[in-house]
Amino acid sequence: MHDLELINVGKVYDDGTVAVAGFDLAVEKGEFVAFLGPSGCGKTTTLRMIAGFETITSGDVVIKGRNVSDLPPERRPTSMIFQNYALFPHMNVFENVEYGLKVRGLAKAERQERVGRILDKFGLSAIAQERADNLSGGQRQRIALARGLVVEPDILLLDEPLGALDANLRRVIQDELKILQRELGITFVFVTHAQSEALGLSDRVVVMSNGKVEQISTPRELYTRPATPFVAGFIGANTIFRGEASQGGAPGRCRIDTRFGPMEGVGDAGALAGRSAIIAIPSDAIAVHPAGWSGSGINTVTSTVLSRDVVGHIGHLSLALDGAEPILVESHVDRFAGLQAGPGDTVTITWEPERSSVLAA
Ligand SMILES: Nc1ncnc2c1ncn2[C@@H]1O[C@H](COP(=O)(O)OP(=O)(O)OP(=O)(O)O)[C@@H](O)[C@H]1O
Repeated sequence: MHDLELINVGKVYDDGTVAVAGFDLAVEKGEFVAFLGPSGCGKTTTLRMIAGFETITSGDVVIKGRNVSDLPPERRPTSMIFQNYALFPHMNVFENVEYGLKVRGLAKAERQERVGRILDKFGLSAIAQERADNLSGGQRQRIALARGLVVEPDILLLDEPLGALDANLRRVIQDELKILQRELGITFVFVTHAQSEALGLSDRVVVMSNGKVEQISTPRELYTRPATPFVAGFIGANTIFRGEASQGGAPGRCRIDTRFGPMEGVGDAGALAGRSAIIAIPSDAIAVHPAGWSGSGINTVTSTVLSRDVVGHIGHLSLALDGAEPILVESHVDRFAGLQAGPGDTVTITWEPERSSVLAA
């Protein structure tokens, strides 16, 4: 049985805005899943529907095999951590953490025992009597987590929980979150528009755009096998060429005719042939050869170096193509160590067909 299932879930707000449509997802117990997408794509609405803060207009939310679509938030085995933490400023830390237990009607002795235990765990016991509005961002974040976890939810829902923290603290708390999640073994569903956070923290990522699921995959697969043009443009740094797909590539590959010549990548030629398509090539799959390079074959494009620089251990190469967007190649600096080319020089790029994907455009 899955911990969480969303079955064809949709949300149309009263003003007619279609915020989410046809959302299907099944989450295993103990999985860390991130919803990732640009602002307004429906991430928060979906999370709020799982929590019960927003009604759903179609489909079902099922938790541990039970349909909870019509239950209020306090009767669902979920807790939600809000973006701004939503702590009660006039209450002290203890009272803030105790709140969810009160709402659920637990007796005082049990409340005190549970709150005491979780404050200890989060290193908050010494400030239990302080008012929440006197505390730092990191402390407030920990209180919000303690408050969410004290009710012992099956699923913790986190809405951009690190958005208000500075970069260093963010990294520290990211690590803490991951360790905590492993230790507790509970399911985390996390909303973020920060790619590095989603890809670094989660077991699987749900990429959304315009209220729809584009792809549900492991972080690695999003990089190596984007399933849609949106994902190819949104995740990582893919170079994209447009053209028309055709039969004629090797088995399991799809050929695409572009204005820079024929190319081949992984794709279903039978389904795509004759249609507009793109080929997406992850930046680190591209090899750059100097002028005079004598190799040839499929997936070979000649271009001119626009610029070349190094940031830390990552080398960046920007290449101009006739009448097309520049290509950006990013890779470990060692990979370009032997390349003598500088701005204005001609280079040839190549890539293995297996490392690129042909997708319907
Ligand atoms: N209460 C509401 N009434 C009407 N439309 C709403 C309401 N809340 C959100 N929306 C709209 O629903 C769509 C999805 O919004 P949602 O907040 O879920 O997106 P999001 O991906 O979480 O964005 P962000 O990252 O900016 O929070 C947007 O078009 C938004 O304007």
